[in-house]
Amino acid sequence: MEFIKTTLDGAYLILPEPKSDSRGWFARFFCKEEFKTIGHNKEWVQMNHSFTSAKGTVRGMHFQRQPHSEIKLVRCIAGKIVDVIIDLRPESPTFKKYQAFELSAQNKHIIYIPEGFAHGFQTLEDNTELIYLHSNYYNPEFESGIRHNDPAISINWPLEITNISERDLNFPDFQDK
Ligand SMILES: Cc1cn([C@H]2C[C@H](O)[C@@H](COP(=O)(O)OP(=O)(O)O[C@H]3O[C@@H](C)C(=O)[C@@H](O)[C@H]3O)O2)c(=O)[nH]c1=O
Repeated sequence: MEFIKTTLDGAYLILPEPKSDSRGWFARFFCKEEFKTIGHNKEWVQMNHSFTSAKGTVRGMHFQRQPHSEIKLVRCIAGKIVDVIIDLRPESPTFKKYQAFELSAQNKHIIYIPEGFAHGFQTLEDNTELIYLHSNYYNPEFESGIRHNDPAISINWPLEITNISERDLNFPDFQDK
């Protein structure tokens, strides 16, 4: 696997190295030993899978507050998305900056999202599926989010938004706290 630094310290774009033969291909999604090279030493405790039917849908921007913050490893396994991460670490030089990545079933790219980041995505194709590994359990009482159009972040979404949850639409304005 190739680990590529992003503009946000501690977040990585990971390129798997699929081995192809006449049947198809085989690729790693996670390897404890290889991930030591980026300092990852936490256990994954939950694996999630989501399906989004329509192109243009936005989910996000989500994070869990302390003490339930989590690392996420995200891969698109059907369709295509633009994946967005926001650095929410006040002490970071890239606080409130975001970076976007195209993830697709075809390119097999993986995003490693450290604690202290918000995460979301927009589907670029119908019938898109994502898989996630999480270093912490889902804890709805500690769930929080940044609105997709918060002026403090100004995310440039590539498509018109065709679907978004009520919860995601109604996150309050971001305040430095
Ligand atoms: C995230 C999650 C949701 N749920 C439930 C709550 C709700 O009834 C239903 C759908 O939840 P949501 O609306 O939060 O689903 P969704 O908007 O897809 O949430 C996901 O968004 C992306 C951007 C992420 O980064 C993920 O970590 C997760 O927050 O599933 C669980 O039971 N376990 C979980 O881990």
